[in-house]
Amino acid sequence: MIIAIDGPAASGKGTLGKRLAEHYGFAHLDTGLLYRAVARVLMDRDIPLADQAAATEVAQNLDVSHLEDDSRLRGAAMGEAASVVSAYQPVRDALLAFQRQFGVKASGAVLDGRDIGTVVCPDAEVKLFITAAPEERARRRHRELLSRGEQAEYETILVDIRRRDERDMTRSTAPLKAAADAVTLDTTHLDADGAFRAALAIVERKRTSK
Ligand SMILES: Nc1ncnc2c1ncn2[C@@H]1O[C@H](COP(=O)(O)OP(=O)(O)OP(=O)(O)O)[C@@H](O)[C@H]1O
Ligand SMILES: Nc1ccn([C@@H]2O[C@H](COP(=O)(O)O)[C@@H](O)[C@H]2O)c(=O)n1
Repeated sequence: MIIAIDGPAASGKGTLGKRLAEHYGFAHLDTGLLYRAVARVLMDRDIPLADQAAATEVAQNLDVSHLEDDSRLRGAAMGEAASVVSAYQPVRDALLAFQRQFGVKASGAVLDGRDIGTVVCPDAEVKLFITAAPEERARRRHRELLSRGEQAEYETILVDIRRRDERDMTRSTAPLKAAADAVTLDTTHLDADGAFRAALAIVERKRTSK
């Protein structure tokens, strides 16, 4: 079974994806890390993010083996940079096969991102679109950054989140949107446990109705 999770920045996709994967014993792929890794290689090499040819070459040769362990990928600046390179169609093309194979290889998999239900795994058995009010998402990210000892201002995070969502939703290739057959879960008033319980109920309903 494949569970596809999409949604805007800091909505809790990754947290849910990880918990659902643990619950079912499935593999989990946070696909945002792929785009973050492409951006990081460009930045490490002082290559402008606007250089689409270089971004494509990096994506085609990306080492995907240690993405989960790389804390440098998690910062706000890398999220913003990832959003720039992810708008390039050839970059997306280069990363597509790996994501699809991940879903197929495992006996069960959870993938989270922006286009999982629409492009990467259009036949996924379960599709969730996780959302929350931008102010709540900014509060969550603010708390997260402070707990990691990073400098962070709530207002700046809110502006960044809104800009990133806008770019992700309006790009011409694989824009962020709910698949027609996705179930939308608004977690604005749910804590992480409540969101997990609600998501689990949706997955179970889908599983048993098949
Ligand atoms: N329902 C919730 N209530 C409160 N905090 C939450 C909830 N879900 C997740 N969080 C926290 O919010 C932060 C963002 O969550 P997470 O990283 O899972 O979001 P995301 O959608 O994967 O983000 P991104 O798209 O930027 O990768 C984390 O610190 C996480 O612990
Ligand atoms: N399937 C995906 C996943 C991510 N992106 C882009 O990467 C940025 C960073 O993603 P995070 O989930 O780690 O925050 C995101 O803003 C998107 O631009 C994507 O396009 N498709």
